[in-house]
Amino acid sequence: MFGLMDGFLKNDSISLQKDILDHVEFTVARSRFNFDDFEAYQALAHSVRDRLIERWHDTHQYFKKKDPKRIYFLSLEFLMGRSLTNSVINLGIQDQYADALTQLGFDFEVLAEQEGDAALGNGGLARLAACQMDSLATLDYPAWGYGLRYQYGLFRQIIVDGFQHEQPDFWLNFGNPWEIERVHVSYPVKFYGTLKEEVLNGKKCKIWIPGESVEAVAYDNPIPGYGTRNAINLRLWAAKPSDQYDMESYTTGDYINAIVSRQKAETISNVLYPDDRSYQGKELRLKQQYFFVSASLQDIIRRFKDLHRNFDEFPEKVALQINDTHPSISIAEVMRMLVDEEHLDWSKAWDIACRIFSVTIHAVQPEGLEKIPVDLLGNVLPRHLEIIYEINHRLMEELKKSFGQDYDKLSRMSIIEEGAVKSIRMANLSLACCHTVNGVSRVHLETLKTRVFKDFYELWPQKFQCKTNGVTQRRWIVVSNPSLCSIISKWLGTEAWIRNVDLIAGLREYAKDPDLHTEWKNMKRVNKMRLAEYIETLTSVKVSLDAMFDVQIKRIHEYKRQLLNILGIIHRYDCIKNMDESDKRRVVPRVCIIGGKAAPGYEVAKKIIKLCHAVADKVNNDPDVGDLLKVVFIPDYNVSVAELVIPGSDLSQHLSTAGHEASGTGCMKFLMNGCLLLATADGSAVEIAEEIGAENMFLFGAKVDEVPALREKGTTLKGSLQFARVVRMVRDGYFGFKDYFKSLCDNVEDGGDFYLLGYDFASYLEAQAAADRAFVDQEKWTQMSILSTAGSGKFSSDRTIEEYAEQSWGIEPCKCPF
Ligand SMILES: CCc1ccc([C@H](C)CC(=O)N[C@@H]2O[C@H](CO)[C@@H](O)[C@H](O)[C@H]2O)cc1
Repeated sequence: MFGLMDGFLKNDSISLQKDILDHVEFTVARSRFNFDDFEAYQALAHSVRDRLIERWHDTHQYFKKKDPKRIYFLSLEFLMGRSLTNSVINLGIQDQYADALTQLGFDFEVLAEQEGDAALGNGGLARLAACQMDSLATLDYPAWGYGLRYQYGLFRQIIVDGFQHEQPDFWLNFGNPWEIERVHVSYPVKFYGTLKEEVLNGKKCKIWIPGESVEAVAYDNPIPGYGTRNAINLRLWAAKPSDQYDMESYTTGDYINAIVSRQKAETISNVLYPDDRSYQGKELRLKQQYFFVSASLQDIIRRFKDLHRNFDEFPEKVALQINDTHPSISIAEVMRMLVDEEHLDWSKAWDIACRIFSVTIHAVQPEGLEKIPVDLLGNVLPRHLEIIYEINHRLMEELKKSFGQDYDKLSRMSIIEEGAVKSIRMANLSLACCHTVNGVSRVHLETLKTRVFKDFYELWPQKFQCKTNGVTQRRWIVVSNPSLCSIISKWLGTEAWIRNVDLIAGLREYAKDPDLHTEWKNMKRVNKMRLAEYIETLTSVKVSLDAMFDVQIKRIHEYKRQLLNILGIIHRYDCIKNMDESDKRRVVPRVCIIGGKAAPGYEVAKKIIKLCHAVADKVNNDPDVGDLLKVVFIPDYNVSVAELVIPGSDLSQHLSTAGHEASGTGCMKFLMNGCLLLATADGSAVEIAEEIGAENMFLFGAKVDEVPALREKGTTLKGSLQFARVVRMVRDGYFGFKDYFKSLCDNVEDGGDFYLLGYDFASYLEAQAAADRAFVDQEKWTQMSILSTAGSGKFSSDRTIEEYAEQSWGIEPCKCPF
């Protein structure tokens, strides 16, 4: 019965029909007798939004009444994707809506396709934040997400002649029904300016006279939990010109300038940085980080002060989670607010900061850690630089007590990095303050302890915790794979697994059951058909459903080794070309699907995308090969494309050089959908093998602890003959663009091969051959597929969030009763 009577809004089909038509007329402002699919979608979305708002209000009224300790999740990126289907499923009224639309002559699925993705993030870190918001809501935790409302999300990837081109993603073009503009929730955010000292009631204190002020306006995005009344809030800030400026210029009649400077203010939250590699220490990036941090902290402290006077209680009521070091300027901002504005003394303020902050690191390589040039920080945020110097001074004093004059260690642990460009190490600032430092997989945490943050681990081992990533089964099974969802509920005899995914292990006892096998294979075939249609529409390549759908979809990076996949495809193609008809009859047909965006300035990654297209053109048009091998690059990979591709995949590839993928979360989504994994023993793949049994996946390649030594060997490391042959084919222009691909070949030969493609090639081909052998035995394969789903419970973001809540944040669920 849950969902029928929401609050005041009724959820029976008739009421829904009425509400939708009312929104057509009064929100979309189209006649209720003549509106198209997009307008129907907008009206539908607004009717769902009404029900989200109702729950949002009840939840926040209840939080206000109970005043529980809250968790504030600060992230510069949230990759939300589409909201419609997920919202109606979490509200528990999907069937009612499907019926209401049918009555109105529309198909829910068709309207759902009208929605664009909210792509306010780059990749893993950003999508993880979105999955975690869904779990925080579903588990009834009193949580808030804070981020930036970019006008332009992650660029759209357009492929022209095999080359990636970026197009701006103006996703707000037709408005956004899933957000509520809170014009009254706005805060001034200051930049630049100077500092002066003043004596206030006998105490010397610093006054920051800012040079510029921008207004931060809140946009609220209700996040509904599944199977609960709770709906929490994702508050995204947009920059608006603050009006204090204009008066000045108006008097001088210099109107245009006024408008231009007003425009400038808005640029802060305009565009998402599309590069998930290193940090270029850009001024706008720093201003984005401080802008959302300052607005969020003003909002958090305002909410605390509504009910509390004494900041001693602050750590009892507030936990602050920073998603990687991107929001770590918040540490200096909390110190500035507590010392300069609340007039707490330094050590009190620092004690509070150390009790409220925790950080999760998502990078593995030290060079991936963020550093901000001192000059830049000193110019944009002069008071914060001063505060960070003070924090570092006190840290160095403390370290000297433990390590005496060990200057190497002191300089490694210093927040200030001397050198050509004097910089602030935001990771060291985070480690000095945060009570918990999380790794995102067990292997990753080991690397942080033994390599990246070795000195800090030896000093504060208790701070280092593992929170292996997870993904939400609501979006990655219930929303994206409804036929699998009903099979699981049928065989488990309950839907309770959707809120308590450990129950999914109950499928294990049926792993050999022929009836389940039949249903399972049929489910996979239905999803493969949908994917095949999508591929044909997009690329006009016809693919056979009997082939193995072999998928690698993720951001394009050298360390993720899409190039290894492509060289493996060239090897497979070359083998088929040299086969006689009888041999060809034993080939397991493959459709190799690759998808992912390359950071705009990442030339090597862009060359890999082009090579993939060049190989596809050759292979897909070679009559000798026919349906035995097809290569498809899926353009503009995003959350919605993932929801279509993952359920239709047989095999997924996770090829990172061991020690380079902090965790990986795509692999978890494939696992939940019964897609077998071919992977290196890196990141979360190691824990997946423990959960499902290594015999149910295809592991290959050098291990994490072998890689450093192998790299030492460098030049002596010879790739296999097959490896040399396929690289030779590319180098000789077999796929054209000889000169353009030369550097790709140079990178993996002559002792370069930093990512060990040559070394791992032989075992990679063996793993691929093992996958072929397994696929031929469809009952064996289906059993492995069922055991994959059955063993995926650990990799739910519900488990991850429960660990954060208990081991790091110290928060309790606060379930809205009515
Ligand atoms: C622009 C700078 C920048 C740099 C790094 C990043 C992210 C940290 C990169 C990222 O998404 N890392 C991935 O995080 C996932 C979630 O924890 C992990 O599963 C992946 O292994 C990790 O690569 C974003 C933006």
